Amino acid sequence: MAPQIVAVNNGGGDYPAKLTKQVVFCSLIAAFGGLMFGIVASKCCQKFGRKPAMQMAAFFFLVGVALNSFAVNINMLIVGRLCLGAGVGFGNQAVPLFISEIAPAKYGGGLNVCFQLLITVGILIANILNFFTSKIHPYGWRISLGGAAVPAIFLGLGSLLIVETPTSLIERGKEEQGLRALQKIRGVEDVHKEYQEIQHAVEMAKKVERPFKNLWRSNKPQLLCGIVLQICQQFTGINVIMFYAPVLFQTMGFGGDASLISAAIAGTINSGATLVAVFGVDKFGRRKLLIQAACQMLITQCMTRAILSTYLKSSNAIPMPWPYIVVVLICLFVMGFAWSWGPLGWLIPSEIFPLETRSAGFCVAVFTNMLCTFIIGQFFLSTLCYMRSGIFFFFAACIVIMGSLAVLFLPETKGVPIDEMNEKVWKKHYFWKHYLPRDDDSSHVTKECA
Ligand SMILES: OC[C@H]1O[C@](O)(CO)[C@@H](O)[C@@H]1O
Repeated sequence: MAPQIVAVNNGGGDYPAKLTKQVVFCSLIAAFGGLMFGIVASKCCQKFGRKPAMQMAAFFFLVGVALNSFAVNINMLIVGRLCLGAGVGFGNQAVPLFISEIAPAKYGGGLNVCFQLLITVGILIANILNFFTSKIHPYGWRISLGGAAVPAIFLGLGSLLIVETPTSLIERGKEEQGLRALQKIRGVEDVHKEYQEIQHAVEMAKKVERPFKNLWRSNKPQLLCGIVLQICQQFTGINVIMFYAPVLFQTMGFGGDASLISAAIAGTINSGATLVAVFGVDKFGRRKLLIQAACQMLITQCMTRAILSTYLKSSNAIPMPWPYIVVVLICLFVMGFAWSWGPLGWLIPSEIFPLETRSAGFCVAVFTNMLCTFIIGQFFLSTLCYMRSGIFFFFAACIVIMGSLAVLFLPETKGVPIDEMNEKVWKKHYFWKHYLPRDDDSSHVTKECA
């Protein structure tokens, strides 16, 4: 995730002006790469395991970093961004799955949120790095882009140290290793009950011939919730803030440095508030956080729009103290996102699917996320020219819709073991239970098993 920010923030800095548009395009190429490689990553996760998928992510990141930081022409930047996107595709697929499969149910939510926490830390470090490298001419941007090698090396080395998930080992016929891995991660010898549950889930999964096809047939509720959550996460407008915060702050009259500092403050709040989710998600539950944050984000979006539209009409800069108030509002917006839709957009899709469609279902969710990131990044600037500050109303309307959807349709999954979701959550939900196949309907399994 972080590299997207690196390139965009450098867009107006060291590159010649005529390249700026191409640089923004380059940054979106990463989202496109993530989109394309997400499907390959899903297959890799299933066939070879979560660990090799992480190693692939690290490999693609390093190739992308090398191409980008030593780029001598735009084509190297484009191919480099594509590789970074592939890394994002593999990482986004493997890491949340890995975490949800090794985490005990009690702490599953909090541990999973660490994924988003590290994304936000990455963004923050990238913003701070940009602040300093923007002063190093003429190759500061090369250092910025090269900085992405550090997390890639951590990911690569880290993936050599971890154990493969018991689920993935058992799924690939390595029962003995799966048992040992489970004993190792739980730290006890007696893991019989959990081992049997995983084995049962794997047996059920093996009966399913085509997981992608089965998604719609057997897991409509989970699929719809997974997709809609990702659309909602991106249509909060978070990446407008993440990608363009320095530009927005400059428009309000802050100088270049002040704008980057304000963006770094928003980034710090992003990471800090994600910590609230790490501890809060298994305590308050998913729904409460999502609904509370929707209200907070709605109010801050509307107030930002009101201030911008009042003052930007009459002059090019906003009089004091309004720019500071806008910074505070944006920080409150980011805060709301960071303890709710940001992390839960990943957590919920990683825990709601049964094993047989988990990797495929999560793949569709990741695909949707990257697609929406791409769409928003691609169209934001032209939409901004057309709608001006009205763009904040557009996102406010999206937040009203997503808040309502969460109230009406999203079941609570707090504390439910990942392999018991179907029985305990979906089959009991007032609305979704009508959209699950009946227990006697075996059309979704292979002929020989049916
Ligand atoms: O923290 C903000 C970041 O989080 C994401 O939504 C991913 O979960 C990114 O698209 C965004 O840049």
